[in-house]
Amino acid sequence: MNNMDPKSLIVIFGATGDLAKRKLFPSIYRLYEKGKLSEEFAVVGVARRPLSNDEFRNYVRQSVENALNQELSDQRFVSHFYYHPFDVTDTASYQQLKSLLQQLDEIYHVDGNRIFYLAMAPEFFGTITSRLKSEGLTATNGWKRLVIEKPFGHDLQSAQQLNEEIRQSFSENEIYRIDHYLGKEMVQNIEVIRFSNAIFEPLWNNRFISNIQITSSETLGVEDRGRYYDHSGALRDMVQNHMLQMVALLAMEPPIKLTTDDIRNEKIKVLRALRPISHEEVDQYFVRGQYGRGIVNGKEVVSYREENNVDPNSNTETFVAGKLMIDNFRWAGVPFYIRTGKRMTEKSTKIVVQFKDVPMNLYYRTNEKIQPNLLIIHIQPDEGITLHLNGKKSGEYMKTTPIKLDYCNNCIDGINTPEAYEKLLYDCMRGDATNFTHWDEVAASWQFVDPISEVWENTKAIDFPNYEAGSMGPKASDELLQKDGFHWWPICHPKQ
Ligand SMILES: NC(=O)C1=CN([C@@H]2O[C@H](COP(=O)(O)OP(=O)(O)OC[C@H]3O[C@@H](n4cnc5c(N)ncnc54)[C@H](OP(=O)(O)O)[C@@H]3O)[C@@H](O)[C@H]2O)C=CC1
Ligand SMILES: O=C1O[C@H](COP(=O)(O)O)[C@@H](O)[C@H](O)[C@H]1O
Repeated sequence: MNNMDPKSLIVIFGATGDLAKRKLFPSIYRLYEKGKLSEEFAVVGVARRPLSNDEFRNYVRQSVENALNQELSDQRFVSHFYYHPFDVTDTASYQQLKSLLQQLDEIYHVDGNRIFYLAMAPEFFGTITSRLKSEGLTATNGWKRLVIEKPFGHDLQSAQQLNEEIRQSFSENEIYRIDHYLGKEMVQNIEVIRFSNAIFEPLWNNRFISNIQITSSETLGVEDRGRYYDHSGALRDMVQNHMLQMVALLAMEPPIKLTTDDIRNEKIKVLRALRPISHEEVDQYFVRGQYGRGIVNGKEVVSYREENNVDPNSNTETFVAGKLMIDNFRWAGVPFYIRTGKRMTEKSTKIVVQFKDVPMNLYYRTNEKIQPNLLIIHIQPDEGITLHLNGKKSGEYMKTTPIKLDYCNNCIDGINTPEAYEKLLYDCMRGDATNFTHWDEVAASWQFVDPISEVWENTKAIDFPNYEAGSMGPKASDELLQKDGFHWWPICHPKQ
């Protein structure tokens, strides 16, 4: 299936929206600029507002220039873009789209290959896919693929319903469910760090690891997404997808081969091995928070309940911390702590693997406190790995000092580190679904988070807002680890 010179038509539904502007057009441009796309491709934008092809091309040019902060000198790129305005609920317009695709197929010699990218609100996903089939747009001589954005459902039941709808028109191996964290360079590096280093793989289990911590903190609030977010919250927005995907990559067994199916099968096993949390246990394993007013990056910001399109009495969580247990041989007894939230101290995603102490540390005899070994995987904004070790303090007898081995990925690759969407779009064009989520992963993730959201929806959080904007979340998040004898390792970069 893999093809290093992909050619296809890409139909973007929601082409005038935020995602297309900030992520999709710049990513397509980066691929083109790097020569990963030949001239054999065309992009058709769909949205309601009336634009001519020329207006749309200008819009695409501006979007790319703003996002990449560079001027587009080569006009050939935008000439590949076409616009077809219509309301996706209007059946008749699909026929016109179909004839446009047939014409472009001839012009660009794309052999009937088609990607349908749904960059629109999820309530349209089912309608669009069923129209694509009923109006004959999926009946093509080449391959057809559906790229579908999050959220994939609101809970297991709605996700199942959505899945059944889209499966009427596309088979599982034609569906590319986006989780943009899977396109991040250092998230993809997790497997390489684990499976290509003899010094880590033998230690990667409950005999040597005491706990694993994953933090994904944001400084932004809900911006203009209050309407969506107030019905979602951090658990559905970040935990069900990105956080659980990182847990799966950290915990999975080595795949037999690096094929899509082998990797996905191992991830699914982890998600199925997550210890289910009953309604009664939610408070024991999970903590929720909502930001109040505070200071972020030196500026005063409003509380969540004062944001646009947010209920002034909202019960929605903007922060989640949790303790996950994986009930299998490798991980029995090792807590995986996760936390994510908006309006926190710093924008950062980091994984800290804390190793157990050596069985008898001779240096405990001194009064010096010895640090555990930590492996830190810096996902963003800095990309790299830090290994915390202990060494001898120079000139001192029997004294230790912490030392760090630091590798900075984006110091070396610099601005050439590809953006997540760029990689994922390219993967989709080449037919590589490894870094997209399979339905079984989506289902297992919802099954895990559903009991938690059920409890939170039905019990008013009387202490909300319970963390100040600009902080690291509510006190209960620290207590979650303290009761196990651990603490959150700081997330600021060691260079700071
Ligand atoms: N923005 C982001 O950073 C992220 C977005 N997502 C997901 O991506 C999807 C798109 O998000 P985003 O770009 O922010 O959304 P926007 O609201 O910015 O854009 C929605 C797009 O849909 C079009 N549209 C709306 N209704 C219709 C209709 N009936 N017929 C045809 N077109 C229509 C709008 O154009 P017009 O008004 O002209 O019709 C617009 O182009 C969502 O599922 C979101 O959850 C996921 C992760 C991040
Ligand atoms: O999917 C989402 O992710 C972003 C955070 O992504 P990142 O790449 O900036 O870490 C989050 O802001 C958003 O609420 C959520 O929908």
